[in-house]
Amino acid sequence: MTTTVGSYLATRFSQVGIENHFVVAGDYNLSLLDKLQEHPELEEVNCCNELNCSFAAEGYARSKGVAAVVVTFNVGAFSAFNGIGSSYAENLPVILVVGSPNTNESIDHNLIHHTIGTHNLDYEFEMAKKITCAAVQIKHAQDAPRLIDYAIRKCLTRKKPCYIEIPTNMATQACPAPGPLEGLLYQLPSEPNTLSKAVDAAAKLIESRSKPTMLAGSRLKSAGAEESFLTLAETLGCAVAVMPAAKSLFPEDHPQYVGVYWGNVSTKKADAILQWSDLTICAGCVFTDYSTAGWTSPQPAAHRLEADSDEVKFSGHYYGHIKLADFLDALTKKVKKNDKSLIEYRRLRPPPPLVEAADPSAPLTRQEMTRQIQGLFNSNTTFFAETGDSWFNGIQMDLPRGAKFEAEMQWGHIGWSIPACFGYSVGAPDRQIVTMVGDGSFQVTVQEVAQMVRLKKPILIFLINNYGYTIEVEIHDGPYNDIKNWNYAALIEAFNADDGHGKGYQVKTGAELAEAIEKSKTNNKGPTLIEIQIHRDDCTTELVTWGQYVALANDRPPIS
Ligand SMILES: C/C(NCc1cnc(C)nc1N)=C(/S)[C@H](O)COP(=O)(O)OP(=O)(O)O
Ligand SMILES: [Mg+2]
Repeated sequence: MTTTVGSYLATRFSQVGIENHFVVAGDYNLSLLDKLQEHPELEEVNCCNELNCSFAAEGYARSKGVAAVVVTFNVGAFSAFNGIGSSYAENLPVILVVGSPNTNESIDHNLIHHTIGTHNLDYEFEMAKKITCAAVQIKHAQDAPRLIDYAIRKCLTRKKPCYIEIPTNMATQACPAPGPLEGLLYQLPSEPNTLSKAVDAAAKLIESRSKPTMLAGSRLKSAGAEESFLTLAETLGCAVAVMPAAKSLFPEDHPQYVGVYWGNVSTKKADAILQWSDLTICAGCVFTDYSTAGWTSPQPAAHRLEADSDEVKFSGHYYGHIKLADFLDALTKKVKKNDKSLIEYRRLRPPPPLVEAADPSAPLTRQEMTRQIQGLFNSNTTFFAETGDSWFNGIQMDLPRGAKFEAEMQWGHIGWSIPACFGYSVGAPDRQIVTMVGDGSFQVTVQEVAQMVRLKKPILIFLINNYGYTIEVEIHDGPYNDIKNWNYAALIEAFNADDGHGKGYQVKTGAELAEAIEKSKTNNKGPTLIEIQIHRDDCTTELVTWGQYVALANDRPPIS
């Protein structure tokens, strides 16, 4: 049985759950795009540029679990590398496929277009190896099955991006047909002896401590361990916090939920109870300068048990090759209830903030804006918070059970949210998507709002126009944080052209915002962009605090 290299790839895309692949055409990938088009269960989604294309795929992977982006050599791939870096940093399985020059070019010793103009055509492949978990070049059709399966298998196992380079004269070449999908999906299970030793030692440690707590990290999602974490938490009965990038991975209406642990910008006094605790079971947590607010949320190493995607470590112990869900499930069978930290938290818990509605005719403030947006959330909402004060606004929001929070806190590329929420909506057409993005970020990737118009995606975008890079202002101000103002709402008319249904509103008061939100509820044939104009310095207090500590961390003198 034979097929072609392009059809082999299309079959594997469909088999692993991809229904839409994100593309920007280029002469090196056109015959490959034709082969992908031929597959009855695959539909291409076009993006305005390869940066947005790779972010759209990253967003699709957040809703569908895996994604593919297809671009052309060098001029396409180099832009896409940014979204691939994000996929790596955010633990998302994105398959980057690049159409590359004809295999004869090197043999003929030709200089060709879309290169840096040398005879070496392998530098892109070398670069890709640094930001993916697997990179392959299909130079012979007979190798295609092995290489494609290898790259996709690694991508799905590690939840990291992979790179597949397919020369323009290779996509239509005959190759063996795909074997059973099981061969591609096969993954090594947890090593049983290591698992049982890790669980015994962990259970003993927990037993030896008087006031344990739990902390959910972003890798809970990529490890598929959210349910296991919830079951362990309910068995222990302790206080449970989440890291900022893990918001919504533990239900916020749960009686054990104590808020977002983000150093001295934590919410609901989560930091107090975790500092009070003598052992925190950290699951899927990534501690960085940003996620610890400039290293201001230290817990003594002896107070942390860290369980990650495939390893567990705590003072004096390390166990590898055990899957997070397996570890949490086995630990649940061993631990006894200990709710001391939850009882103590009920003494520390601050009263919920009372946010009064502002005078509807007064100039809009950040607080009135977030009060109105909070009222929109329901169990079907996915809320995207862009890098910027949107992070801090988002972290303060309360999410009903079922609502999801998406942020790109590890990579932190401004502009990510627009293509990412577009890609996410392609993968999850029934979710209500609300995106909060700053003016600086919006200027980076705004073109993808046009694709939301094209595909009639009813995404609601709150564009916070505070006339510059406010995060940077709070970290370290200077003229470089000022940006040119646009008439953002007017862009929608440009994107609509003669067949679009996008809506754009510019609001300056609470009444105008409320009216625009009401109108958005009836616009289900395209995006609604609400440009909110607030004072440049009207930001969260958390941003001011966080900015100072991050600036201190950045400014540490070189260690001599
Ligand atoms: C410039 C930069 N970060 C540096 C940066 C620069 N370039 C890329 C691609 N990513 C980055 N994070 C950041 S956070 C701006 O404050 C974002 O401005 P904006 O979107 O307007 O949000 P705020 O006003 O709330 O800060
Ligand atoms: Mg701004």
